[in-house]
Amino acid sequence: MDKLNLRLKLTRQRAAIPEQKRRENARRIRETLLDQPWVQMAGLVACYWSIGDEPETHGLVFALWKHGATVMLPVLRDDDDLDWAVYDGPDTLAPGRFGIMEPVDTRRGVETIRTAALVIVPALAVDRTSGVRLGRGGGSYDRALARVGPNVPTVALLHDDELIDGVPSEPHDQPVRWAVHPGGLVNLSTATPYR
Ligand SMILES: Nc1nc2c(c(=O)[nH]1)N(C=O)[C@@H](CNc1ccc(C(=O)N[C@@H](CCC(=O)O)C(=O)O)cc1)CN2
Ligand SMILES: Nc1ncnc2c1ncn2[C@@H]1O[C@H](COP(=O)(O)OP(=O)(O)OP(=O)(O)O)[C@@H](O)[C@H]1O
Repeated sequence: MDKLNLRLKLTRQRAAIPEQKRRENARRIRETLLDQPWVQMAGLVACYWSIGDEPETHGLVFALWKHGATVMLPVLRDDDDLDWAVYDGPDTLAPGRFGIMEPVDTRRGVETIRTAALVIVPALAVDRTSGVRLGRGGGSYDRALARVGPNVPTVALLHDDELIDGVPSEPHDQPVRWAVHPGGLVNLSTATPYR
């Protein structure tokens, strides 16, 4: 299936998830991540502020911040590249492009993602073998992830049935090293199959 049709299918699948299941998914994903020593030890975390049907990250961002991590969130630039600004509590966000909440803090520049110890990204789906992720199609995260060093964990958050086979891959696609779904954490750099 091509990227466009796959996006359509996954978007519909997401829209059908009942509210209670969404809340449960967010809780499981948050707890799975917060249980990992490499998450607990990350001083600077790049995350995202979820919108719509995405796995919800508001509780995760708040928990990371409460535990003392510095959490950066993306600020979408006019050229669709991602700038970064620091989250400093629920009252420090304001709507940006597409109405996504962004920190009102100073923009730190597109290169700031290089300094993150942990990078958490949105995805519609991830290929269970290659780690290739399907995004919204703006190429924003392809650009951002290309700046992340080889030893930094990059993690995509997914609902059930979004770790799939056959995500179409193009040369610019940046694979992620981990996926977290309601069933747990999957290491994609060792290509451990999830069952
Ligand atoms: N939560 C979140 N933040 C993110 C992203 C994301 O995918 N999710 N991005 C990932 O790159 C960047 C923003 N890029 C985006 C590009 C398009 C749309 C989008 O859905 N546009 C719809 C209208 C919005 C809606 O769903 O209501 C549209 O164009 O029709 C959203 C974000 C940075 N921040
Ligand atoms: N490094 C880059 N610089 C400029 N444009 C890029 C870069 N990488 C990818 N793009 C462009 O972004 C567009 C979208 O790519 P693609 O469909 O793979 O998005 P995606 O990975 O699903 O989305 P996203 O990265 O925003 O989550 C493509 O047209 C591609 O040419």
